[in-house]
Amino acid sequence: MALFRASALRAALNLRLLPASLNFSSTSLPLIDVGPLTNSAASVEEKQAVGRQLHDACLNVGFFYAQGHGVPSELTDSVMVEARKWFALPEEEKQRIALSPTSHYRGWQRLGSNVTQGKRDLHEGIDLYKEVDAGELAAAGMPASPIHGRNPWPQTPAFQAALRAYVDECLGLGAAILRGIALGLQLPETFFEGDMAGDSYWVSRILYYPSLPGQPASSSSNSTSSSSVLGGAQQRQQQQQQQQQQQHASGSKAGSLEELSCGEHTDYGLLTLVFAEPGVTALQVKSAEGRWLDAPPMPGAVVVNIGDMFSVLTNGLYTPTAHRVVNRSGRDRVSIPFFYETNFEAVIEPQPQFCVQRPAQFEPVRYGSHLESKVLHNFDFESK
Ligand SMILES: O=C(O)CCC(=O)C(=O)O
Ligand SMILES: [Fe+2]
Repeated sequence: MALFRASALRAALNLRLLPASLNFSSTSLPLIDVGPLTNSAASVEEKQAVGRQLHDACLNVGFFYAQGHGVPSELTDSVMVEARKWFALPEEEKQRIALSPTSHYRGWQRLGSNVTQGKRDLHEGIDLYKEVDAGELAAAGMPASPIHGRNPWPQTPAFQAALRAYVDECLGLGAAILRGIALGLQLPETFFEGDMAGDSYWVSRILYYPSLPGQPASSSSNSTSSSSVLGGAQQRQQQQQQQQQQQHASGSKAGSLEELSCGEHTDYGLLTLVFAEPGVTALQVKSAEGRWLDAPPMPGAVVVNIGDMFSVLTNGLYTPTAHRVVNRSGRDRVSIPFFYETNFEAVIEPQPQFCVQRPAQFEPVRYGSHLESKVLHNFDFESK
């Protein structure tokens, strides 16, 4: 979508290029200790220091690992253990919470019913959103939306309880990281509170990815990307070899894999927190040169990335980075991305401090309309 193709815009505007310390084309994702943001005893200076690291990461990469995040590993483990049990239930059971227009696009989506760029994604999942009482909303004179409603929570009590606790933890962490990003942008620390994102229209996805057919499991075979320790020529050679192997395995043209676990996309809102089971590398992040870099799960850290709304807010200074999921590990994988978004009714527009040297490059966008334009076209309900 042209509105969010901001990397070309960034280049055209000759915005600050990568500092040597954070050259995304040759290193892995930055690692940031966000502990001071959730610690009430931390000093302003400590928080500002984290803000500066967040600024570098958002400016240059759009992705980072956050450690010191404070979300208990027992909780994320139990959500993923319960998720595995739930996905193993018979289809009739899963069907009871199926996603459809009448469920307000919330609930279970079978394998292959999620579509990205016209292709079926090889995952099944459960989508949950902030719950909204349509009656209360109407009484308050607020507009209706096909997405508004209650969640069809998974039936299993232990799963449901873990998920509710997980959502609460992620809301706290997301708000804390946004305070740090605000500091890094030299905005008031509370910028993302109130009408902006004080009542986040969050999304929690519980995803199950079977391994894709074709490529056998090996340390680097599940990616067209390069290991961060390789030099450029070696990287290109390895990339070509991998493309040829994939072409052979899938019978497809180079660069156009028949099936992906989740196709290339950017996220819709503000901030995504990706907790995933250890041991399977599947998430890939697109570098400035168009290479796919692996973002393997890191013990004690969560992968964080910025979404479309940051482009608009910062007038193209921060741009969301394309990513995809390719699970060719030979093992299945569970991930539980949490999306900390703005308020549904928030109108997002370039902030004046980012429009001093260049006029606003984006029209104001009501977040809920952006979300609807995406979600209502994401599913193929005919898939079997
Ligand atoms: O499963 C993952 O690692 C990431 C999934 C993702 O990018 C998404 O749901 O937007
Ligand atoms: Fe994503």
